[in-house]
Amino acid sequence: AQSVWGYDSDNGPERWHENYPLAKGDKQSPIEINSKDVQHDSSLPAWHASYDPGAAKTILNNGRTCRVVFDDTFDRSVLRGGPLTGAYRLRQLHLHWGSSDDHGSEHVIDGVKYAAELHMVHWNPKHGNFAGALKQPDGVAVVGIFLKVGKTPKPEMKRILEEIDNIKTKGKEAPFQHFDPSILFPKSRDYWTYHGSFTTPPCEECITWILLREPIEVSSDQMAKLRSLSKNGENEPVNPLVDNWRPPQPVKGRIVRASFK
Ligand SMILES: O=C1NC(=O)[C@@H](c2ccccc2)S1
Ligand SMILES: [Zn+2]
Repeated sequence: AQSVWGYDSDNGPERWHENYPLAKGDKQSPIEINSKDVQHDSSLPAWHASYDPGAAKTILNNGRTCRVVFDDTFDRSVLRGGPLTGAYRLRQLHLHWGSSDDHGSEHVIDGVKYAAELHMVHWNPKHGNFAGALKQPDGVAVVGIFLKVGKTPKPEMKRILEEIDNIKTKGKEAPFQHFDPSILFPKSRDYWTYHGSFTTPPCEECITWILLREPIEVSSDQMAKLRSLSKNGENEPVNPLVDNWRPPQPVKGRIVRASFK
């Protein structure tokens, strides 16, 4: 049997379709966004996040990413507006990053690969639960924020990166409370939106993507911190958790809309 999916040569994105046929679908993510092909939609409303800091629960290393988990048992932290109908519940946030500062994001913007991409995953409670939402085209909404290495790192990222030392190896989890992830948003609310999929197996095509145009800044040291996470458990050899990104997939005629000119 093929090993569990991952990002290595024997179980990486080029082979996911062997166990997850949706990976070869027509609405896969991420994609490359070229500004010349984007349609400005002046009717696109602003999006709004109203998050309860008390909903934050834990931070964990699942061997594939660093993830912060929130209480999504009721409409406690929600995302509304933009291309969405109704309130979507914040379930978790996580990141994708590279082995060096010049790549790591999943979406690529006018040929630019950012050092990392942060995903805030929300689901539509009209579908009962997250598993049910995965089966619906309007089931999930992900806000993507690009991380760029620069000289004035955003202090709000520190909280997540300070916890890294407590979750170095796969399976490690630590309490992560009193955290409002909206502090991570950049100043501008400008965004691109399109319909796509999970960027990991099972690659369900249930995601309304809301990608923020303005990246947030992190330091090279902070990126090195993220790269100090291990894919393996504490009694196994260190296997640096890096390059956990899926490359851009075929756009297949999809329209990417921009909320800005
Ligand atoms: O945007 C995405 N990034 C990921 O890693 C995928 C995912 C996987 C599991 C849970 C939530 C989202 S979908
Ligand atoms: Zn993701």
